[in-house]
Amino acid sequence: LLPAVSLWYSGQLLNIVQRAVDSQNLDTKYVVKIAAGHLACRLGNSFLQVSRTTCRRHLDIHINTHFKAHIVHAHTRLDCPTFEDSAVQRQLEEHQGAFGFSSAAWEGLIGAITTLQSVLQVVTQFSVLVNLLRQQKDGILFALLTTIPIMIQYSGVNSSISQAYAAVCSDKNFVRMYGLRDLSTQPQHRKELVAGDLGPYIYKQFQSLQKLLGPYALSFRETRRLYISRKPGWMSSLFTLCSEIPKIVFAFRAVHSPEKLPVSLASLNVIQESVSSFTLMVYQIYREAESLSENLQSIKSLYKLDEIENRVRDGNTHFLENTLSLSDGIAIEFRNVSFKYPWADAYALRNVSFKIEKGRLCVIVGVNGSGKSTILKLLARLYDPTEGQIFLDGKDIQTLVLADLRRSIAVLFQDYTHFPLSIAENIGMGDPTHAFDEDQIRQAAQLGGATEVIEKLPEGFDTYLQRPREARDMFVNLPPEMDTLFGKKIQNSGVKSRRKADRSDDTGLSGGEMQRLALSRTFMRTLNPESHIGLLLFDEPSASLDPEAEHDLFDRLRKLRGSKTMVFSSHRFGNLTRHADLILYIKMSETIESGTHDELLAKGGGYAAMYNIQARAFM
Ligand SMILES: Nc1ncnc2c1ncn2[C@@H]1O[C@H](COP(=O)(O)OP(=O)(O)OP(=O)(O)O)[C@@H](O)[C@H]1O
Repeated sequence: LLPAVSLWYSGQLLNIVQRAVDSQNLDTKYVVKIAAGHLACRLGNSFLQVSRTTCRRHLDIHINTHFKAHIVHAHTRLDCPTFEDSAVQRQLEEHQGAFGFSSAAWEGLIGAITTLQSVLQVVTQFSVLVNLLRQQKDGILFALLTTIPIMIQYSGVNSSISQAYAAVCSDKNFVRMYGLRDLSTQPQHRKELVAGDLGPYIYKQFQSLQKLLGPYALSFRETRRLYISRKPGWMSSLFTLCSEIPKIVFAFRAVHSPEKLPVSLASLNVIQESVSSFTLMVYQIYREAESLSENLQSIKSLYKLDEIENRVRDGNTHFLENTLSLSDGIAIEFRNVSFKYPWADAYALRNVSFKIEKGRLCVIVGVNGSGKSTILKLLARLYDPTEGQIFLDGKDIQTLVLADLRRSIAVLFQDYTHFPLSIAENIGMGDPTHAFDEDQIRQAAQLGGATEVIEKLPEGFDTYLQRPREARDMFVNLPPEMDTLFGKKIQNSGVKSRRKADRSDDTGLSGGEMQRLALSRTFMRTLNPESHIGLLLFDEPSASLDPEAEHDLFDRLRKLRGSKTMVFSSHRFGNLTRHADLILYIKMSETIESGTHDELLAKGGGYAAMYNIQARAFM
């Protein structure tokens, strides 16, 4: 309201001068009062302007942080079929705008507040202005002339001004925070996030890092937007010139037709000032109203993310009551299970039935696409069967508390991923409750056969296999002759340099070395003496390993297993199939044969045929 009150005081001052000229009499006390009020308004206004900038920055950081955490939470709670739903993906993508995560919602909130404020100012100023203009000759002409420079200034607002900037990130907490965010949002990690029940850990760690970093939790792009303002360009010089137009026009009119001059020349300044501020407000409202409804919609949809229902419903039967019995393994039964992936037409499994006793070692074999991995995914309850039922220790898997189920299973998927975090945390997240236990992490790396691989990397366990998007170095539009900055080599010109920077993060590990790291994470899950793992699932764990590494791995796995149930999926015969208590041979999504290696060979069916093809190569 201050600009309007200030305007009213200006009008009063003007009236006093006019009345004094007419009556040759001045009420000094009244003049002092009005002048003091006017000055106080001006001071108040300046104070508010400064406070507004400071408050807005703090508020910006807080709201941004809040929304970012909200979005990470919204992502981490989603299960696989829900996350893969294209409608849900569209909903999530809406909140990954160009200026970082929370932009749309934050812009919406600020937009709504500013618009409201502008509307209030315009209404009050308009009434004061109309009053003022009515009392002045030529007031309307002068008002029109005053709006021209404002229009020029704002029509140039969108013109692109090229800037040079550089960002190099070395803060470990910052890199880790954005690594956790990427882990929660990138689809390739979803299976491991859900199966390892990593959601709560990620959200908690993300929030504590945000708290630790405070205002520095903002990404570089967000910081740049908040702190670096545009430099005035040639447009601002034009604006300065144009703002003199009204006075020049009136000077000419004073010379040519003095009788048309306004009563008081003092009024010119007041009118110019009020019209400027009025036009500015109207223009601001016009610009903000354009995106307001869109932005408000975006805030609404941000909160709607919390309402997305997971397709895999939680059960209420506790599974971890008798943890002692879990160490003897978990019995599995598939009863007439058929399964179609949510968006597929064909069945991945058709009417599959089998039983695996507690503590057995089972190997599922079959050709590509026969459904081996799908069986493991259903056991981790990443999806629910389309038809039929799965029982664990005689209990329907759908009635079990999901967190309990996930805590009792360790799984290594065939298409495992590496998280955009340090190697230590990549392994540590096998068991989020001990994610920072260095001894256990080293032990897990040893069991996974990854120690040598890690030690040869310059940063060892602190190495990032892939740096999070927001923590990559950025050098944009720097002078061509400049070739180093902050001690780093510069690759000039924006986007291209970012791609190159990505590649430099690539540590160049081989497929087998990557697989050893993934295995270490699975071992990590089983190391803690209080862990309740009763079932170990491995999908082609040795696909990328050399024969010696494979032999060692199976040795370690057998020792680790104790009496737990272990299920493998494999194409290879030998080590595994020979020691298996049960082999399931599946073909075209159906279980065809089951039994031990010798029994299935004696049967002379599909399994025997597949075995003979591989064995013949060595005869
Ligand atoms: N996410 C998915 N969406 C749709 N269809 C899928 C998905 N994952 C697998 N399938 C399909 O389900 C079927 C069974 O796949 P699955 O991965 O279980 O086979 P597999 O026996 O493990 O194969 P491989 O030996 O190649 O690992 C295949 O036809 C496959 O194309």
